Amino acid sequence: MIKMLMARLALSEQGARDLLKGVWWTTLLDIALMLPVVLTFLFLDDWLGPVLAPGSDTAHGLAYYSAMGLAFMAVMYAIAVKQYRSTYTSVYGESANRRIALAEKLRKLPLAFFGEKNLSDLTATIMDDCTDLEHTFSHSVPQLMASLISIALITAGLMAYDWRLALSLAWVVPVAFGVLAVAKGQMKRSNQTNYANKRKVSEHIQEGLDLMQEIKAYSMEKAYTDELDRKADAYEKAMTRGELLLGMTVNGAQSLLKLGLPSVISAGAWMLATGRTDVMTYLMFLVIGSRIYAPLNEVLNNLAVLVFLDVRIDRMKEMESMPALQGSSTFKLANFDICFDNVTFAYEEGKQVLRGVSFTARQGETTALIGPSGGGKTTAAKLAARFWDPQGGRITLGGTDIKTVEPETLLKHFAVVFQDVVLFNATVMENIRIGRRNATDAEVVRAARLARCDEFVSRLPDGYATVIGENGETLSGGERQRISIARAMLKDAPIILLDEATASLDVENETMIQAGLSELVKDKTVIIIAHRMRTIAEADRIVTLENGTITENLTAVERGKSNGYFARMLKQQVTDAV
Ligand SMILES: Nc1ncnc2c1ncn2[C@@H]1O[C@H](COP(=O)(O)OP(=O)(O)OP(=O)(O)O)[C@@H](O)[C@H]1O
Repeated sequence: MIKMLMARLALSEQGARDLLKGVWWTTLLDIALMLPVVLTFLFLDDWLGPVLAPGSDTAHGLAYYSAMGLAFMAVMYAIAVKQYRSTYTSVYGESANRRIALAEKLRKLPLAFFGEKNLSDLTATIMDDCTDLEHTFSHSVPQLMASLISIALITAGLMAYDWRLALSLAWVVPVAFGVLAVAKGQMKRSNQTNYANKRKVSEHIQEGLDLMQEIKAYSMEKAYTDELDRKADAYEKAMTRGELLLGMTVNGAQSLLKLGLPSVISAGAWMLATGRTDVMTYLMFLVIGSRIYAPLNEVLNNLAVLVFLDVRIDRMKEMESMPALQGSSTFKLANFDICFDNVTFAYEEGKQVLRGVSFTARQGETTALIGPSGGGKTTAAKLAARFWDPQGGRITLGGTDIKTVEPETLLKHFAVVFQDVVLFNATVMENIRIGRRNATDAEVVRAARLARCDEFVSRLPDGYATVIGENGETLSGGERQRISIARAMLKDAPIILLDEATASLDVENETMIQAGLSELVKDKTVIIIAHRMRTIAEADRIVTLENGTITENLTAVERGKSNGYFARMLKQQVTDAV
């Protein structure tokens, strides 16, 4: 049972156990809620006795029934408290663990996952799906299971008492569930359509917020809002259709359940009239019939979340089953040479980005990756840091295949500056300290000076304590890049990847920063990607990547003999300078 629940509802073992515990207490509560009915029945039995059988007397007075009523209330209260604790507390615990597990999983997924996945869908899975599952597992699932169990138990008890009246009361349950089963497929499809439409609207809004500058600059406001209207309309229509279907199904099933009472009234009246039952049994069935389906009716009001449960669980399972990048967190390195051995890689099937790439970036040397735009330079640098795994060949670090190294452990050896700098909405100091969490303020300031941040930071209102806005929006491109370089300098890792790290800087600043970088790169493995001759002038090795293949691999001595891309680049820049 536990295993079945774990597989079916994507629960942990503890979660499945807690759910069962919740179901048990909810069943008990459903049965306990019948206690007032039992009390009413006992009272009627006792007090109607003298009316039905003249000469007999009532057994107990009002005080007795009041005391019994209070005792029943105390029992119901105690069970309700226990049920609340067992269901809600454990569900929220499971939900917290689920979110943490998802976050852990995300940390270990290859970047390819984030490229393929729609980010707003991902956010929805983590936030909305978790919240909805939390709600469904705390309210609807235990209540549904408990209602079915308590109805089955009570019906079994009634059957033993009088099977004919019990049947006349219980036949409505399978019929109501038949209606639900018929409509379930349709509702699921309608739910999926609704979700897809909702996602289109939220993506469009998100895109609008991201591209507000472009929308205004190219006067696209009308086109943008027209498209948003169209998507919102489609969502509204699908939603209305879905609500109609849901309403018809829920009301249909609830009306069928309501037929249980008239059914038992008529069957009981006939049996009473024909002497097949007595008044007290008839009364008991009437009183129970008025209460028995109340919990199930409650569950039907939440039918939509139950129908959509499968879809949410499938999405959760899809994320949980994504193959994470594995590897050992302890490994021995002979040195920090990075060696590409016949590496092939494609982001999408059939679109080869790297084809049989082989070169070595040695420790103590600066290796420049050059080549035309789209040639695969950034891809190669990211593969070296195991942002993705290559499909063919292998990449080694100090003789160890990086596929066998846990990505986070591997990245501890890398300091990376990419073209697309990402900054946090925090102070300059905090943004630089990301390079090394335990760095002192003095160490941060030293790195900032080497990266030429000092000059613009001194102009900020609070210096290093100035908050720089979302992704550093209050800074220029060059200033953002300098913060990113300062981070790398602070990290002081044995391998440095610089992807167009100084592209947004003017000549003067680039020259100064390069002086700082040359201090940083001593004895390290440096891979530098640049389009400007000046940036790679000091490189020990030039590797040219054109259309995913290596067309040149030149040492400092050999570069003069180039008659390929490097020679053309050199010539072009000389011409430009003139
Ligand atoms: N995340 C991605 N998903 C799919 N394709 C990608 C992705 N990143 C890059 N590409 C494609 O891979 C190819 C190589 O890109 P890459 O960024 O490695 O080239 P590059 O040589 O660094 O270019 P540039 O000099 O313009 O930065 C390009 O055709 C690019 O469109």
